[in-house]
Amino acid sequence: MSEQIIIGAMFRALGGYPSGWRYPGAHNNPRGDGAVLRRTAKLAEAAKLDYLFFGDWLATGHDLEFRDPYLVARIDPLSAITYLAGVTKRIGLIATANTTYSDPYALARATASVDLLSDGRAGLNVVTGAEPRAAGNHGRDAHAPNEHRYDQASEFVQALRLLWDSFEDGAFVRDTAGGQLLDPAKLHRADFVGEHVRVTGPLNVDRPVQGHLPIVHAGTSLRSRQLVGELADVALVAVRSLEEGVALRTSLKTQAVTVGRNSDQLKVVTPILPIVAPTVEEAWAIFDELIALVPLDEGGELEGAPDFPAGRTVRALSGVVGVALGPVGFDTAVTARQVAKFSDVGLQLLATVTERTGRTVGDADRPVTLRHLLVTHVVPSAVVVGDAASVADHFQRWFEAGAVDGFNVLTAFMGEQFEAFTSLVVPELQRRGLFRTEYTGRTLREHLGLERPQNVYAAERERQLERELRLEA
Ligand SMILES: Cc1cc2nc3c(=O)[nH]c(=O)nc-3n(C[C@H](O)[C@H](O)[C@H](O)COP(=O)(O)O)c2cc1C
Repeated sequence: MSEQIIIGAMFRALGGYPSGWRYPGAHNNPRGDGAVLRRTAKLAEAAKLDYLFFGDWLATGHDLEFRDPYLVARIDPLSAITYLAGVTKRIGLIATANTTYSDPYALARATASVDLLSDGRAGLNVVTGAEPRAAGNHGRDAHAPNEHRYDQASEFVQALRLLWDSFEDGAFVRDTAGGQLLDPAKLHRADFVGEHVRVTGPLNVDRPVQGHLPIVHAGTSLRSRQLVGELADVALVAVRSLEEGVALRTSLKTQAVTVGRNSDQLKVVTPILPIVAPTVEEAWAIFDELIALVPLDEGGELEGAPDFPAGRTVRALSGVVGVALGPVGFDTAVTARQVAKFSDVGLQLLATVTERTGRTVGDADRPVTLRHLLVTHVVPSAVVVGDAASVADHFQRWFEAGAVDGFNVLTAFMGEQFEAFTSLVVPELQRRGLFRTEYTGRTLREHLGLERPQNVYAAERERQLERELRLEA
């Protein structure tokens, strides 16, 4: 296990909680994302976070407003990290690219360039895509099936690494007197020919500072997990419980070992959405407000919109908890009699509401209402609500149990909640000796405890030399 927790900030300008953009004073105008990006990057670097992380989604639509409003309009992730390479000095910068719809040569160029521009702080999260509309946006007839997408992703990452190795370290001899710039023996074509990916190379960008950018992979299927074991440096996984996290992290690391990798060179991180304030009660109040702002089907004109998600009704909730609840309003308190007949899913929902809000059935001051249950059901975020100590407890418990090597921290809304996380939770983790107080490394690989890979061609030449020496001996 890494000796300290990895902490990255998953940047979502309009907030990581679907109603975050509605919270009083929250950032809610995509036109101003640049300013929020700059401010967040400076705060994140001052807090000594490992990296800023930018997801990607290759389509938009009104339907996203209700589920993932931050996806409706956002700055392209590669543009964001290229820009931040000039605005920051130490923090890592990870962009997401979709291998189903990208070109390996173009992506190798762009990512090697950011790594050189940032002195080795770039990372690449590869996804295969969950958005069928991306196909139309890229001139395809349909979104490829899972198997095809992952076969392509595996070839894509192999081609990327060969392209990044085009120039060996030291390929540029820069002999000004003799007039030789380059040692041609240290410039290599990739000549990669796969079923889905073909590229000749060489790449016309020098080798990245990190050799290869750290490859992150976020996915959910079995093929996704195979890709992690085979090729990823960091796995970004969503799990529902600490126990599930321990099992998955163990399985992914075991998978890496079976393909001959050092399991310590595979890090596992999971998203978390802290809602934090100086006191637990203040954090509860923030979360109460966010819950109240999640649009449910209350019969207004908004709820009648064609893109309004189905299933945000009392009737739908009745189906989830297994008890007829209506027809009543969403702010009706749940009764003990109803709970006695709840399904397992209903009981799990209730336990989650109580854990996050301190509300209990029968408590007149802080009752559990149908709204709390339904919002918890329709918003599947890994929310943790509390003060610095209780949120840090969660980080520490998951880390020390071996469920994760770290977290991708989402922020409910920008920028107050990000400031709260960096000013309250980070110092508490530092006080506990669980997180760095200074950057000791210069590159993203060094922050994450990942070795710098040898150039594949230089390694092959060394092996060839050893074979020849053995023959001579
Ligand atoms: C925590 C997490 C974050 C993800 N972020 C993205 C993203 O930014 N863009 C994307 O296209 N897919 C993202 N994905 C991956 C999609 O969910 C994945 O492509 C989808 O599940 C389909 O892949 P699968 O066939 O492996 O399930 C993410 C997955 C997880 C678990």
